[in-house]
Amino acid sequence: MPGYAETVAMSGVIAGEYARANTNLYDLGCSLGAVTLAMRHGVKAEHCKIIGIDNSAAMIEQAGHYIALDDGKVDVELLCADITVQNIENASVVALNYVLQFIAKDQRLNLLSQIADGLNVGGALILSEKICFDDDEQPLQDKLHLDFKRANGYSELEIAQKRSAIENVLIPETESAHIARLKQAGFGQVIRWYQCFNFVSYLAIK
Ligand SMILES: C[S@@+](CC[C@H](N)C(=O)[O-])C[C@H]1O[C@@H](n2cnc3c(N)ncnc32)[C@H](O)[C@@H]1O
Repeated sequence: MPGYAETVAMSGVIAGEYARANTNLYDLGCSLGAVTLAMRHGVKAEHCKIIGIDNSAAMIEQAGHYIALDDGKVDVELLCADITVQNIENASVVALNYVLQFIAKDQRLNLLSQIADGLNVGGALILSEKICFDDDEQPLQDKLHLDFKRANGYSELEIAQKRSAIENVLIPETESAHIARLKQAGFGQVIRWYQCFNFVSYLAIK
């Protein structure tokens, strides 16, 4: 996806800025653990623990192999669990990268509120999402995303198959909807620190 590599790498940089000693960092919907590893190498504070959670057993198993091969010193725990019912506690950093878009709309506020509750004051949420736009901007963003896929070697068939696979599963929302909900969930400052076409990443501070 456009901007994915930068989002992963900068999640490590942001973790370095916000991680506090003796706290937990969470990578919610961690998939293969790319952000878990980036945070592991970005953390400078002592005695931190990173908890990566995904409800796909295959993802967690593969992530475990990558973590085992990695030489980072920060403790990592991987859990196969549903992030919508998982307790977040004593957190200084939470990453939710390209996952909220797959959670049912009516559960999104509840999840973000649980994250805000589990973050210590001054803690940070990194929220990365595919978003949608007003009618005048949407066609241009769609075109650029399509150009990105073609430039990265996807065939027209692959593009069509991917579109139908995520239709009705990935439900994007506008930036104003995201920011309003983050505030409602209990976050103070919210900034968009990154955007690449229709993929954005926000930093929300409790
Ligand atoms: C697009 S991937 C996320 C990529 C990953 N965060 C990264 O930056 O590399 C979405 C992941 O969220 C996981 N997921 C979706 N809903 C979930 C839920 N309710 N609980 C836990 N994991 C979930 C999926 O299994 C999938 O691995």
